[in-house]
Amino acid sequence: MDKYGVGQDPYCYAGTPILRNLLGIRDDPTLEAAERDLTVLTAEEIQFAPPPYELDYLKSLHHQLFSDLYPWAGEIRTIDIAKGETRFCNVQRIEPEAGKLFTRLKRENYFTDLPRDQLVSAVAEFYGDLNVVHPFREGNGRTQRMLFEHLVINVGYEISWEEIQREEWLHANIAAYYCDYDAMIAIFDRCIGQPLDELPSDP
Ligand SMILES: Nc1ncnc2c1ncn2[C@@H]1O[C@H](COP(=O)(O)OP(=O)(O)OP(=O)(O)O)[C@@H](O)[C@H]1O
Repeated sequence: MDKYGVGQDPYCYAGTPILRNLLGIRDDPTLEAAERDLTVLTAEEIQFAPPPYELDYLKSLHHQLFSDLYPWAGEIRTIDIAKGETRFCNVQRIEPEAGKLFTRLKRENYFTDLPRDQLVSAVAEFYGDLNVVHPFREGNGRTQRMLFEHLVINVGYEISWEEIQREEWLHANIAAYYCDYDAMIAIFDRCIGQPLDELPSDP
């Protein structure tokens, strides 16, 4: 079994839970460290872009973040995956479900011009719902957080994940899977900062 509980995983080296990767790394701690280091570097190079925010945009972020490590970077996964009790979207439903969510986002004008409290709730709910789609074999969290940085900056606010602890993040994502968004709302209330036009400018 691999860490997703799906038996032999074609993304992994045979008989192991280690994802095949372009660096030929064969152990989990080294691969995790490489992922972390590479994505920190690539994230710095990714430029903010305005809407439209849609599945192709998410795929492009994933590709930019992970193409030095995984040959399938930017591609929708081809196997079903789960974490804990959470079963993410079936492969066949990824594109339709993501399409529904991004269509709703566009219809809501990418959350432009909402009062801050409504923005926080809308962003939190959208985050939880998109997490359930989990389009990629790995790297969904980092890619989705980057999309949400762009989404929030686009409507004129700062965003920072710095104070969010891993455990509370996990708890909020699991609760959102059961359509309880309170913990996610509390998190985004802390992550979303001041309107950018109210920040003091450099002296
Ligand atoms: N049991 C769960 N139920 C719902 N969502 C979960 C669960 N476990 C983890 N998650 C979500 O999945 C994300 C991790 O997905 P994945 O491993 O594909 O992304 P990552 O970028 O490698 O990880 P991370 O977000 O930890 O940096 C977490 O950020 C969290 O949002």
